Amino acid sequence: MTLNHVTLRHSSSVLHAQQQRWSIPADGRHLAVHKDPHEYNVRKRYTMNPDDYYRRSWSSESSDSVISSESGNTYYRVVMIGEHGVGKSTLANIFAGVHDSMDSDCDVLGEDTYERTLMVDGESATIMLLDMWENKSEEEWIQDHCMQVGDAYLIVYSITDRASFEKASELRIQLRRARQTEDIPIILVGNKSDLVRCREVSVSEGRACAVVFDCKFIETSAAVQHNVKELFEGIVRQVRLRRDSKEKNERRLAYQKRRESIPKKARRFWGKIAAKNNKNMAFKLKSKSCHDLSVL
Ligand SMILES: Nc1nc2c(ncn2[C@@H]2O[C@H](COP(=O)(O)OP(=O)(O)OP(=O)(O)O)[C@@H](O)[C@H]2O)c(=O)[nH]1
Repeated sequence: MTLNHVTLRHSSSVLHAQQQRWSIPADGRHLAVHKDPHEYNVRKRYTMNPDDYYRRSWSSESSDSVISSESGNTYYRVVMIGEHGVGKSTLANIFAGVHDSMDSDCDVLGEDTYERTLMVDGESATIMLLDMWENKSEEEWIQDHCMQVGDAYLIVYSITDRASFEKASELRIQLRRARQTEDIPIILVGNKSDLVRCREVSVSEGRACAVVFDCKFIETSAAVQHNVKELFEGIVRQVRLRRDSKEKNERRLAYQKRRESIPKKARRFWGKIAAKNNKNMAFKLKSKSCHDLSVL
């Protein structure tokens, strides 16, 4: 499929979304557009006064926030952090279903907070996504809270901005310090992958950084919705891998494998063979698996 233009609605507030036209470089042809929201179950309505939300979300008793409801649905608080302008709000808007292709409803709990229920590996999970990170030093208290309240983190940089990549490393260190004893799922997200001609950070640099900082890695494009669905499903899988029993996770993996397409199965098979033949196997295997958001 050749893509030259994709229309995307974006704004700093979901409620005042406005149309914006994106130009996709001709050599961005390898990027896929995901228009299949079939596994998402979302609602768009106000369920809570934002003040109530902030009280609930930021109180000390709510820090242990992975909650299983009676229906078996689980609730995860995911925090997005990263340098100014890397695309956090745009990713959040896609999550919220602002984009036409994910015509859906979402609970908007405050200007920068969204809630949505996804079906991942046959089980539902509700994500509360927090997009309230501020880089300004006078907003340090927001940064401290963001570092404390997440069950999982998306550290976002732009592949077109090396300074934002360096900032991502700093944030990873800051997060490690703030939550020293915890094994928190983190995905390093290289956004704006559609801007191939402006790339300043290579895929291998992103991957190497994830290996060094012991987190997962994915490149996304909010503009053409490449890998955005995979990102949010991936963060759910990463939390589950840490919180749930081995048996439960093995069942989920079997479920994923049953649904895997033949080309994906073949890629996984050849990946294993290639890694076996490589001398520097341990690093290579880790480096390969940091792309795979369905394993630890
Ligand atoms: N080409 C391209 N542009 C993008 C992409 N994601 C975001 N942008 C653009 O990048 C600019 C910044 O995006 P935002 O979503 O506001 O970035 P942010 O990280 O939320 O920025 P702050 O709110 O200032 O922290 C906007 O003009 C977006 O339209 C992408 O994947 N590709």
